[in-house]
Amino acid sequence: DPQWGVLKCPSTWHHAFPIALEHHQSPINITTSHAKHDPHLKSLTIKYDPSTAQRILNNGHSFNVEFDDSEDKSVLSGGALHGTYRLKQFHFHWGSCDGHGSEHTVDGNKFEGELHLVHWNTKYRSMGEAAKHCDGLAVVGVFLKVGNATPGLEKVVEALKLIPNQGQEAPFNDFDPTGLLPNSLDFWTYTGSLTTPPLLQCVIWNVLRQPITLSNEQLSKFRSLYFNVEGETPCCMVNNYRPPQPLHGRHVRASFV
Ligand SMILES: NS(=O)(=O)c1ccc(C(=O)NCC(F)(F)F)cc1
Ligand SMILES: [Zn+2]
Repeated sequence: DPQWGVLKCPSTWHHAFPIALEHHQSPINITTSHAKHDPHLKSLTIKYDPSTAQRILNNGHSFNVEFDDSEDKSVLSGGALHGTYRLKQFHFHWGSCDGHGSEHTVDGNKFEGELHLVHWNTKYRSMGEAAKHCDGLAVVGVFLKVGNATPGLEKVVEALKLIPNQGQEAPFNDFDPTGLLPNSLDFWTYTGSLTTPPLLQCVIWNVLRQPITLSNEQLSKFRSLYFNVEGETPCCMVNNYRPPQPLHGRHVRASFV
């Protein structure tokens, strides 16, 4: 496929971002037999306030639903986390067709996509500041499988028609991301990085074991977005995922037996 800038090619990122070759990179393949249950892990505590939802934006590599993070209203705690993490945005990664699209894999298995709910540690002043520290961000990853539609996603999917091209945004209010979570909050946790440049090693990952399901219609609306700005040669926004990176001796812990 056309070389849509270096950003489209994860295998070239190390030229501009040497951290891509360091030892705490994400995503990873989760080998379930190696993920040890840690009885000391708490449950994840997730409290989202729908009034903090602000806007939806096509940023040219995914679309972000962004939140007002000026107060402790939509917050994550528990799991392997110390302190409180504020929801800043969520976004997705997905494939051009079924069978691939997720960033993390489980025993080598890929899912159709992956939701990332991005939170930052309130011991730091802001997301940008938090991204400079190894405990700065906490991302909850949720696998997407094709199947029945997730009703809680409908409002997001409908808003995509307003932001087909890079740089387009629309107001997005009164939305509860809890509707995007599976029934079980069982998770795997490990220390890693942002999966897109600048690839900062600042993320405590919490990957949920149970996927949510999207209908073919919902997935096809994701795949109807474009990487390019309006007027440029159209390039469908698909396969916006980084493949798994070497574990380099890191241990993945499971919250469940
Ligand atoms: N795909 S991911 O790992 O959830 C992911 C989450 C957040 C960011 C992000 O905010 N980059 C901007 C920053 F923080 F200033 F560097 C990038 C990737
Ligand atoms: Zn992501």
